Amino acid sequence: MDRIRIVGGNELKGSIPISGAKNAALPLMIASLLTDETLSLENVPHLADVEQLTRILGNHGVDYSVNGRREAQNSTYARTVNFTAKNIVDTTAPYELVSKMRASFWVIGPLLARMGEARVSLPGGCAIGTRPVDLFIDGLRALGADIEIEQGYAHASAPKGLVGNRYVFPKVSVGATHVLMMAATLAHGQTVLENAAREPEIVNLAECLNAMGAKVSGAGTPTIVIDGVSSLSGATHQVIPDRIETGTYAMAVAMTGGDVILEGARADLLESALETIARAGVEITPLNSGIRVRRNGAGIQPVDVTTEPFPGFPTDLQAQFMGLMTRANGRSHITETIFENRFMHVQELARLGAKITLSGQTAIVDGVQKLKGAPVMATDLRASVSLVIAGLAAEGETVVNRVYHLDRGFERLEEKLSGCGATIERLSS
Ligand SMILES: CC(=O)N[C@H]1[C@@H](OP(=O)(O)OP(=O)(O)OC[C@H]2O[C@@H](n3ccc(=O)[nH]c3=O)[C@H](O)[C@@H]2O)O[C@H](CO)[C@@H](O)[C@@H]1O
Ligand SMILES: C=C(OP(=O)(O)O)C(=O)O
Repeated sequence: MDRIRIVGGNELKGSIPISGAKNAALPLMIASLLTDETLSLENVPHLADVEQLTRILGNHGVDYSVNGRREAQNSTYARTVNFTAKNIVDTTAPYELVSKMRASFWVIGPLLARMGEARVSLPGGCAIGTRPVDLFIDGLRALGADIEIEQGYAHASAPKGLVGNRYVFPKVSVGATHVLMMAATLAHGQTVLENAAREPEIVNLAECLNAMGAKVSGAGTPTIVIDGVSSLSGATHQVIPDRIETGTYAMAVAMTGGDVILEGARADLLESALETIARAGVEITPLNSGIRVRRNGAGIQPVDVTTEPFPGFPTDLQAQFMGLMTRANGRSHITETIFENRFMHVQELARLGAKITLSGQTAIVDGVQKLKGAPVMATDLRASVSLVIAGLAAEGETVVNRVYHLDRGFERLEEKLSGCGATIERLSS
């Protein structure tokens, strides 16, 4: 199993290319199930989750082809991947494939909308909470689907097609918003989704669906209106830059000091996180080509933060921010409101000398003068990268085990960081 070895203490200087967003690419890929024409997605990141979803889609009969091209300027891969679901050959998404990744459950919406049936295993994904699927089930039932949960599978059917309706999400859910929005594009009549998620990835998907001929309005606000159409066509659409990767590298620079341009990043996708990082004493400058992050000399100031649905501070940056706060000049409070078990990085950060205590859903972090390298174990995707951030500032060697978590969501992490002066390498075994 691969490991990442870091020797801490170097400032980061230079530029880091920001990849396409994992959490935008996945629902966009799933949208290819809605049409028998080709959906071409530009800027698709090369990640384990993308590969896994490609396998899942392949099982349903989706063909794909990749036009990789190397960008001379910043040496990033901006892949265009074509997905064609000419015929859906199987409406079952089996446990062996779906259990590895949460988002694979989302095929239930397009399969049901296009084929009138779907049999999808209950999902897996990061073990950061119980992560039920009740909102998906309730919402699809509101659109007229019959759904039974049996032997670990959701069996859904709507032989005469889905029917538009008003559905009020009792809780904001990114995944359930993606799924209901996709399903409603092919329903008879109008669907109104209230208390919908407002994440940029929802807007990215809505724009793609509209390019395919759907009639979706209001994405990015709490009310999304979808007027069903009888069929969708192919389209070409671009995956937005990864705001979580952007925030992660901004925090890495905040941690080590230095001056880095995050190439291709969009500040408007993560204003709340950038504002929080700036309050910690870091200079953040949006540029036409990306975002410049700089911390020279001054220490890290403690900042309290609470995770919230967009436009609030994202839960997917909570672990990384905690990594940063371990070196702050004082005490900070970090409150997690989205997932009930997303503090698994606390005990690993403690191995590096961090002082963190938990009080319910709040972590109280007392900044320390010095972290010291140690072997640590990644427990989930964002937790893993918080250990990398801490390792970059720790004295001596840190080895992060279970790197497969990182490979789910960070494209060529060690190459991007070593390109800016970090001592970091992958140890293959
Ligand atoms: C692939 C992807 O895009 N994953 C992101 C997505 O996950 P995901 O879409 O799974 O997260 P949700 O927004 O659905 O989850 C938010 C909260 O709602 C709860 N819930 C959700 C659905 C449901 O049927 N019932 C229910 O109770 C969840 O347990 C959680 O407590 O949004 C999360 C919140 O921004 C991010 O951390 C994940 O990185
Ligand atoms: C939690 C995440 O992913 P998933 O929803 O696929 O588990 C994540 O991207 O941080």
